[in-house]
Amino acid sequence: MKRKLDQDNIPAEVPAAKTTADSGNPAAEEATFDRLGLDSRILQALVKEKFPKPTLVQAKAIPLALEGKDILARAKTGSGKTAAYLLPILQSILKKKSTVSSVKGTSALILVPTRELADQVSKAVTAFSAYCAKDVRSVNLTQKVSDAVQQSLLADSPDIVIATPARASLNLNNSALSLEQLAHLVIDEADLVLSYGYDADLKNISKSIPKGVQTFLMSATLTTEVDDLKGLFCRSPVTLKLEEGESEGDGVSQYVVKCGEDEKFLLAYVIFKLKLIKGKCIIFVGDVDRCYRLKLYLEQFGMKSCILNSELPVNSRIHVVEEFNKNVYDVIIASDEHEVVGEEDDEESTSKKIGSDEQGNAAEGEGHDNETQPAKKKRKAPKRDKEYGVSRGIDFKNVACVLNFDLPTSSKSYTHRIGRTARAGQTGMALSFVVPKELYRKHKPTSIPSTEHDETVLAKIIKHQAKRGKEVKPYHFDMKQVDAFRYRMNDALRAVTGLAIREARTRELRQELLKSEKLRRHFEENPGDLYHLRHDHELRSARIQPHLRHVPEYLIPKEGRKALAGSDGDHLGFVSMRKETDNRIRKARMQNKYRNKGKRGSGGGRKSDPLKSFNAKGKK
Ligand SMILES: Nc1ncnc2c1ncn2[C@@H]1O[C@H](COP(=O)(O)OP(=O)(O)OP(=O)(O)O)[C@@H](O)[C@H]1O
Repeated sequence: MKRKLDQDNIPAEVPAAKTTADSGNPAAEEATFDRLGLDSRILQALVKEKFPKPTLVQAKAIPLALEGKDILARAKTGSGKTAAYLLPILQSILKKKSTVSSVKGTSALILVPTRELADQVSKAVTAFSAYCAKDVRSVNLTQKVSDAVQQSLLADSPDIVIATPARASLNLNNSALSLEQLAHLVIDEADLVLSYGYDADLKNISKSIPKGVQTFLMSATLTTEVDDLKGLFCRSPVTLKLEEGESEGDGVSQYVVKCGEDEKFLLAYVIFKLKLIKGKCIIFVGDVDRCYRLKLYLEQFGMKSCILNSELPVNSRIHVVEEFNKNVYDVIIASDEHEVVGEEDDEESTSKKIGSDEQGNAAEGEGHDNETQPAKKKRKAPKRDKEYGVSRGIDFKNVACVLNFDLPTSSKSYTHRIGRTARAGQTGMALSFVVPKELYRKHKPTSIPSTEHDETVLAKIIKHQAKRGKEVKPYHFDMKQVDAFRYRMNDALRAVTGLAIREARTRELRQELLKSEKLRRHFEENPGDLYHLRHDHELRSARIQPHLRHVPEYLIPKEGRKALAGSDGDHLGFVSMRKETDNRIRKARMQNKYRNKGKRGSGGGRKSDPLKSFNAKGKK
């Protein structure tokens, strides 16, 4: 279908300059929430949330939304699109309630592709309506409660309903959800929602939307999917196309490293063990097994990480994100299982789900497939949640680096993944491992369902980033320096057998299921016990090799940071391997240690090197 997301769709009364062309308008940039004419209770909540002024997309969208216009907004990831639609909706609900005495009925339906996102939007509604909670009631239909409980919540006519299209459609079909009073419809992550297989649900919902409902389509990329949704739900929306360079905090530095499959593990070891990344990091891998392989591998070196994948119970997933945002964990390994085939701004973009054969059953009986299809024969394969997704829309806070350990298979997925860093005006870095064509066939993990090799995908990524004025730069590790760590990598990888991965996966799933809602409630009441809820414990299914936990002195490249991180390492989020002061202290310690023994420097150090004195039985 031909894409048509341009100014020709803008209603006559809104001058074109107000949409795409005036994104740099200083007046808009100087906007304050006060000037937007929002209710004082909302303003109070914004102060509490420490939102000093509207972001660009908020400054643009809120006034138009308050005029009742349909909005199609494309703005970069992390630019504040949630408040851009929530604030005018809350304003409208409060206004209605102040004029009509007993308003009953659902005013706003917010559709999101994943449960994680539904939880996040639900929390945002609670935060923004903190000072008018009695006037604004909302329900998140993706929460794990029985159908009867859900129906009773809906029977109370909440003002705002947040759901995946599947949950909304199901509740419409069984008449639990009524949209008769609907005034606002939001499709968040509009560029992704179809890729989750919600086509039929969205068509079903569209039949129940009353005429004149205000629609918001919020998106980070422009695709034919957005166009399809526009055709289905909008009258003549105002299109806000806020380009990367025009929005504030234009800050992801993007780098690629060409390396073989084994070298990915080698570089990951060097980067994390030598603490070359300053701050929190999200590592994306292609599938669930890869999550465990990498976690077990890092564990070999005593490095902790958490896992996110579609097999884990939704509460555990949400909890991991919450704890990560509270800086409890530094590294998350996330499998990106809902990759979307097709590229940004690509007319041939299709909305297929990669690996969908493995994801036929939604976990926990809540996905739409389970509800509409007869129960299939029990399979041994673990159940996965169709409504899982962490590379899209999730507001991970203060992420310094996104590491694409496995490159995504489309430029669209790439945009969403790197959007987990540099959010809300911050800066961050994205580093992607790219396996060159000649090495790809040899090393490609069979579990990664990619039809294209990394370099083809990279070419598309570079092209699409260039369209936004962004450069994806090559990053050169000095492989000679890194090579010294290769035998340790091999040692560690040998211990991470297929069996160890399977065991770890089963055990993790069992443990996370145990930590489900009841336990979580308990821990909320007893925060002291929270330690037991940690998600970054060691899996310990691989053979333990104590010597790998320490990095012997002689392995540290002499040239320090420059050798590995390059001269501009600091601004990338890379830090020096040893601080200057550390070096001085260590040198002094070494000198003291060997002063009386007639030994000095690294020669003497070898004696205490745990690797050299390693006993096959391990430490007693
Ligand atoms: N006006 C503001 N001032 C300060 N922080 C803000 C403001 N608006 C939003 N934020 C913060 O910015 C972060 C990103 O916001 P949000 O999740 O709405 O972005 P988004 O554009 O929807 O991203 P994505 O496309 O990835 O879904 C959140 O942590 C949010 O609290």
